[in-house]
Amino acid sequence: MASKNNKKRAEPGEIIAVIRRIASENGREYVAQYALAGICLLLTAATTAFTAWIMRDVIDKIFYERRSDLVLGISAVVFGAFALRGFASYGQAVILAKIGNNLVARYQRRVFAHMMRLGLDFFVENRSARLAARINQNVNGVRDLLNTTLTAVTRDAVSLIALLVVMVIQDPVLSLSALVIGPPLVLTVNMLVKRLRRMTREQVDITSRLLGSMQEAAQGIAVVKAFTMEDQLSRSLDKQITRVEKRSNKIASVSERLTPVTDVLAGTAVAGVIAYAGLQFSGSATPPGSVFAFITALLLAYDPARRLARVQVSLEKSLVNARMIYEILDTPPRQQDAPGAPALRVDKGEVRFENIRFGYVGDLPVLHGVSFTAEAGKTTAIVGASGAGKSTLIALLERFYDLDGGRITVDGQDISTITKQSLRSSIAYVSQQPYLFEGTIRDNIRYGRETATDGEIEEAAKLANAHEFIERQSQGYDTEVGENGVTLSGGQRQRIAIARALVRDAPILLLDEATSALDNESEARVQEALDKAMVGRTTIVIAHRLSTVVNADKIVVMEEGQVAEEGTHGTLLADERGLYARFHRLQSARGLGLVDDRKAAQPAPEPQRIATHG
Ligand SMILES: Nc1ncnc2c1ncn2[C@@H]1O[C@H](COP(=O)(O)OP(=O)(O)OP(=O)(O)O)[C@@H](O)[C@H]1O
Repeated sequence: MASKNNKKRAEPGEIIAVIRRIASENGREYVAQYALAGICLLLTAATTAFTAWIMRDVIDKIFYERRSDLVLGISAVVFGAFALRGFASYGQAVILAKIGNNLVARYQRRVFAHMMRLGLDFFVENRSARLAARINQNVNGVRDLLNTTLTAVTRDAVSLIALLVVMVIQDPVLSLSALVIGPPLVLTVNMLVKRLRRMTREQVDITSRLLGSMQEAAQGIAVVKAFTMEDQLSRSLDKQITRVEKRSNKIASVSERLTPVTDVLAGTAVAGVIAYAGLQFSGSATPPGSVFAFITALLLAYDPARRLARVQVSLEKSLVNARMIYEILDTPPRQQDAPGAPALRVDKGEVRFENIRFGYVGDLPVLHGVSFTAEAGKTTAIVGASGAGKSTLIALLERFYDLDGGRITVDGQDISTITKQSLRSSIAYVSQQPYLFEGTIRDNIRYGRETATDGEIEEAAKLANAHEFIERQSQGYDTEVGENGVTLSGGQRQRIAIARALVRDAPILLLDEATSALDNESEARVQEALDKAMVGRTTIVIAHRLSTVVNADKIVVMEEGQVAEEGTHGTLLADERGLYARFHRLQSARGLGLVDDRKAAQPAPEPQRIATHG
């Protein structure tokens, strides 16, 4: 999220601007419902004022003039007013809740859909667990902003005005004296709102951080336990929890300061009015009905006035929330398709990297002019030290980031000029740590291609050597996988990911080979599955296994963001002083897969660069 915006203070009138934006984006659909809620709120206001109004007749007619003939009528009217108020309040509450829930759902959908369009850099900047907590906290603010405004304006403001009218009609002098509490009230509210604005933003930030940390601790529970990090994490969470608690207490104490202020001011007004009216009434013969009606109106006015005084406080909180939601919605998606961009047409599936320059952050280049060709239908293995830029190349081919220089082509078409959708549909990707989503094994394979039939899913699973173990699961293909597949072994997860890639049936296959220790049998099965997946596809594989490299049609050796050597296993090995030959010697000595260990490779003399352009 744009952190520079986080510190920005709300401009006066910004509440109105944000409400207007929310209303203009969503208002139309809700016009009829809001109108109905408005009518209910007006009825509530009118019946409230009427209850005060009728007090005059209650006192004057029933008690003073002793008109017993009117008792029944007046009682019935009072009953009717209360009943109407009850139903109107019920109606507005239900309608507003429905609109509110729908609004929350809409914003959740919108934010999620927008997030799915944002570039990977957004997710690098924003930790996922914290982001989820932040969205959930803030989305309610959008709802409250609209509903609070509507309730405040239609119910409380109208009630207050109606009651003020009753008061002025009953006794203009008393009304004026009661209104002197207005200015100090407004001053206090303004002072509190300024303090609350800053505190609310901090509150959302630290609460999101806390919820995010809790979620991350739960996700990484195996590591937490293995490294006995429990106490350490508990201590760090303890600090965050204390901060949130203190901040919440501070917010409560500041926002609740309004209550004693309003009560003292209201007490002054009511006591003053009673004293003044009492003194006046004791020496006069006029019936006390209007004074009673006035006092009733004054007492009834207290609630809406108190709520209205608080409204700015709650609007301020909601405004902070709404602004944080709009910060996400206003983050422009990266790697947008050019207007009218055509779809990729894959013929043979040749991939060319031409003089690629790229860095994740400003002046820290990661790739310095990488060029090579992954020939159609063949396997190209990329090897090299850790951090050499291998995974970055794959991310760039998927167009997760924009290049700083050079171009990548598929069958001669620059991938920055075609639609991302068509590019990514032509690629199947198996990452080093395959991610399994909530749902069944079948669902997880079907993510490869939504339209895949059950038969095709089983076929892909068989090719991926996954069918047998899937059948052995309690519910076969319909077994729910635990969070990120915790119920499956590493090798099983990988084979499901390979089945997912196979079912995609894409002409280009990108593999980031797993380095995690799989047992021999499991590794052999994964390898066999991969070998089958590679047949007839342009495969680019970040290779860690010797067998993959040896059998590859081409090997690209990366070093510090450049292509150091290029060739086949045979030609590269022939150059004994070369980087690849050195890697290979180390490997053979260790009897392991291809080792990405630069330190181990360093003592050997500088390798001869064979080729840097494909
Ligand atoms: N999201 C990122 N933001 C900033 N820098 C990054 C990011 N991802 C990778 N890098 C940096 O880019 C360089 C190349 O990383 P890359 O992951 O491509 O290396 P690799 O050759 O695939 O390494 P490994 O074999 O260890 O996976 C590294 O120096 C790394 O620190």
